[in-house]
Amino acid sequence: MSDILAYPRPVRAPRQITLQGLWIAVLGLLLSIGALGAMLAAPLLTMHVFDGVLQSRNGDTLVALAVAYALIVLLGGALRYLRAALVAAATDAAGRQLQFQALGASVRGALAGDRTRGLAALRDAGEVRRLLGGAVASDLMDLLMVPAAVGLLFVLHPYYGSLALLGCAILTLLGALADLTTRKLVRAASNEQARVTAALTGRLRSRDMIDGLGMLPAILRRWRPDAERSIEIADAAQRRARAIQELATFVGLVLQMATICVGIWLVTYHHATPGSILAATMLAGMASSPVSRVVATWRDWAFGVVAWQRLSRFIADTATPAPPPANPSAPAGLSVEHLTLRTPDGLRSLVRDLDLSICAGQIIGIRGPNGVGKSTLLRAILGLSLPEAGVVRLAGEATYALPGRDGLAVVASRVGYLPQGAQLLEGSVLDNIRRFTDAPAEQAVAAARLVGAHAMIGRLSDGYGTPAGLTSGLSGGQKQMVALARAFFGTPSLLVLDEPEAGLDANLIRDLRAAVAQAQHQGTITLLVTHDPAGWEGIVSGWLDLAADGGWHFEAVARGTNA
Ligand SMILES: Nc1ncnc2c1ncn2[C@@H]1O[C@H](COP(=O)(O)OP(=O)(O)OP(=O)(O)O)[C@@H](O)[C@H]1O
Repeated sequence: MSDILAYPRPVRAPRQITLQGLWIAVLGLLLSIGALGAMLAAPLLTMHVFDGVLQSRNGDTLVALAVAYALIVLLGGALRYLRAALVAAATDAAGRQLQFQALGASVRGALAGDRTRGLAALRDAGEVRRLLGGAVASDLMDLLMVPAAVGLLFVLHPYYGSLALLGCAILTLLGALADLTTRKLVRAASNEQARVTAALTGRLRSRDMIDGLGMLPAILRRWRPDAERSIEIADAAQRRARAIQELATFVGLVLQMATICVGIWLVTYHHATPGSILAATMLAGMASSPVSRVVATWRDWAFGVVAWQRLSRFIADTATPAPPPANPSAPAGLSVEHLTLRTPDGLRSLVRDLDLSICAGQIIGIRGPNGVGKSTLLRAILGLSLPEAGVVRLAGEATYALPGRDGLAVVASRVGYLPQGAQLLEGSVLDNIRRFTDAPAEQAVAAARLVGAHAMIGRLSDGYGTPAGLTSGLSGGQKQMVALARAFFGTPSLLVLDEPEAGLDANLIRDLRAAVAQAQHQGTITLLVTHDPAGWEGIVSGWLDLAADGGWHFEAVARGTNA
């Protein structure tokens, strides 16, 4: 029982620092230091040319210094290029991984009944990828330049150093001010944008219904004030960020002018050489520009960070829960142990403490009034949603662990599922039946024959190559038949059918019942929800009745099923 009590407990998505990531960081740092050295050498050489060569008027020295200057600048450029390539490769890989994680989380979120947050997560992943793909990592590495340039300025003269230090401190304060004054606004704007877009996407999903009932103008009218509010908040954050950005540019200019003035004063009183003015101006620019760049792109950073935090939360919320350990002594069939379910929003209790043990080859019919929790029970049995308590095992293994183990191939070979409303995906009829695998077409045809869909598919414009999915021209009943063939594909050991007769004519319902009976002979366990129990009499091995108060009653009909 202890594993049942401990289950389910969501685990957080692991955050690992890989050896490869560490190598990339070290290499990026070394390249940055190399480029930094080359860039810092340039002002010093300039100073040397100005002070030494102009006074001595030695042409050979000038040529040698010019060549050295060119080499240093080339070396700095090459190192920066290499660093940019390395950073781009690393951030591209990280961005792709993040996109895949977001996609996985979106699918898990959708399975748990939350599609809109999944769509927002995909957009957030795009935002973070855009940020990573920009100059963010390079800008961060360029911050190394600040202490190095300020240090050199102190070597030239403490006045130069102090001035640069003051300038950088003011720029950093401006960055902090930007963060303080707009952080809340940026967070609110980003969250509001995500919410408004998700709400509209959710409402626009049922295209036919919206068009059919002429609801589009009303939906857009409702959406508009929310959208305008979110744009207003984003604009306010933008205005503040821009003002601070302008101020940062101004501080950078003042720093350069002040450096020249201090230089002239130092030269006048023989504390420094004229060349030092040039070198100091260049170094002051090098010290302040990385800080200015970070302040200038701060708004992108802030939006990216909010998107990243929201995405991390979503990934953690939808992380695959730690499965309970396999139970080798559990019966070979399907066992439902102390299963308690709630509605997806967690507000209402549905089935309570359900215990069932179903052997291979048994067919269990599930009955109950609308909204009692039949579909929710099927989804929990398949491991698609988390129960409040309890566990469902197929051959000793928690069904919740199935999708996470070997990818979907494991589930595809063991489970057949017909959800309510068919839910075909964009792709051909053949692709849908064979679940987008490369399985031989004959297997898909066999499944279609079994459920009586083969003749109907043959009459379609392009047979098995006919497009299915939302935009297809298949009728509701045709979609249901393709979805049934998909459920029966590959002789699953567990077949879960949610109102399989929906939309089928009398002949097809007869074929369906024959298919279920045939699967029974192959040892398949079938669970089916039906509102027409009379039609399944003589086929089912037992009935599970669900009551509105969470109670349940199991009645074996044939070949004794233990409850
Ligand atoms: N996304 C959701 N958020 C909140 N409650 C939900 C959600 N989806 C379903 N429910 C509630 O969960 C309960 C069980 O739904 P479920 O679809 O399992 O019922 P059902 O017995 O299959 O109904 P029907 O026979 O009408 O198909 C219902 O009362 C429904 O209102």
